[in-house]
Amino acid sequence: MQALTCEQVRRVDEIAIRDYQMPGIVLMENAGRGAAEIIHSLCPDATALVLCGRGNNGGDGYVIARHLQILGHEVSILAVCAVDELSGDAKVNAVIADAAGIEIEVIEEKANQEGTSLAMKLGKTNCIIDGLLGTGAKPPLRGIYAALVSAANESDAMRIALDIPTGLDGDTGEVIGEAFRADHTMTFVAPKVGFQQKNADEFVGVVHVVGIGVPTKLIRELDLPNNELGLPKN
Ligand SMILES: NC(=O)C1=CN([C@@H]2O[C@H](COP(=O)(O)OP(=O)(O)OC[C@H]3O[C@@H](n4cnc5c(N)ncnc54)[C@H](O)[C@@H]3O)[C@@H](O)[C@H]2O)[C@@H](O)CC1
Ligand SMILES: [K+]
Repeated sequence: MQALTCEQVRRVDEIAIRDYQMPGIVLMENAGRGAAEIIHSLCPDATALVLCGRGNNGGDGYVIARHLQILGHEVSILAVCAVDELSGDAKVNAVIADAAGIEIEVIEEKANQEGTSLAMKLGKTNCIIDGLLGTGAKPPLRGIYAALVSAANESDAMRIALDIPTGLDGDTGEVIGEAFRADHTMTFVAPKVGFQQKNADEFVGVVHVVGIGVPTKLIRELDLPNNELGLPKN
C-alpha cells in the first residue's frame, strides 16, 4: 500500500465524518479494536501499559486498553491529563475505560523531574503502547511527553506505537530530540510517507496498517496523483 502524508490521512477522517456521516467515534473504535487484535496476536501474554496523550491518539489508546482487557490482558493506563480535561471522542473513550475499571493514573508535569519514578512505573509491564501523539503532533516534544518517551525507550518491554511513533515526524521521518522506538507500529488508514526515510526504520519497527472502516469509494475519490493507494480503479 502506498504511503500518505499526515494531512492526507487527516483528510480521509474529515471526509468520512463530513460527507459519509460516519461518527468519529466509530472510526476510533475501528482503529482501536483493529490495533488491539494485532497486539494480542503479537503479545498474547502482555501485561500492557497504555500511554495516553490529550488528543485522539490518546483516544485510540483508551479504546485499545478496553479491548485488551476484553481479550484477557492485565492493562493499565498512564495519562498526561485527567479524564475531565479531555474532549470529544477521546473523552468518551476515557470515561468508558474508567467505568470498565481500568486503572488510569494521571502523570503530573512535575514527574518530569523524577526520571527514576517514571522508569519504575514503566518497569512493571512487558508491553508499552504509545498513544501519546499522532498526526496532530507539532515537534519538538514538550514537557511530560518527552520524559515518557525517554522512560519507555529505556524499558525492556515490547514497544508498540499507535499511528506514528511519538517524536517522529510522520511526513519527513525527522526526529528532533527523542522519539519512541517502536518494535511495532499500528498505523491507521495507510503508512505515512516519513516511514520510508532510512532513519525512520529504527523508530517504526514492523509497520502494520489498520483500516478504520472508511468506504473504499472514499479512498478512491481522494485527489491523489496516480491513485496513490494502489486501489483498482473500477
Ligand atoms: N476521527 C479521527 O479523526 C480519527 C483519529 N484517529 C487518531 O487521532 C490522531 C490524531 O488526533 P489529534 O488530531 O487529536 O492529534 P494528536 O492526538 O496527535 O495530538 C494532539 C494533541 O497533542 C498536543 N501536542 C501536539 N504536539 C505536541 C508536542 N510536540 N508536545 C506535546 N504536546 C503536543 C496538542 O496540543 C494536542 O493536545 C491520529 O494520529 C489517530 O491516532 C483515529 O482514532 C482514527 C479516527
Ligand atoms: K503515537
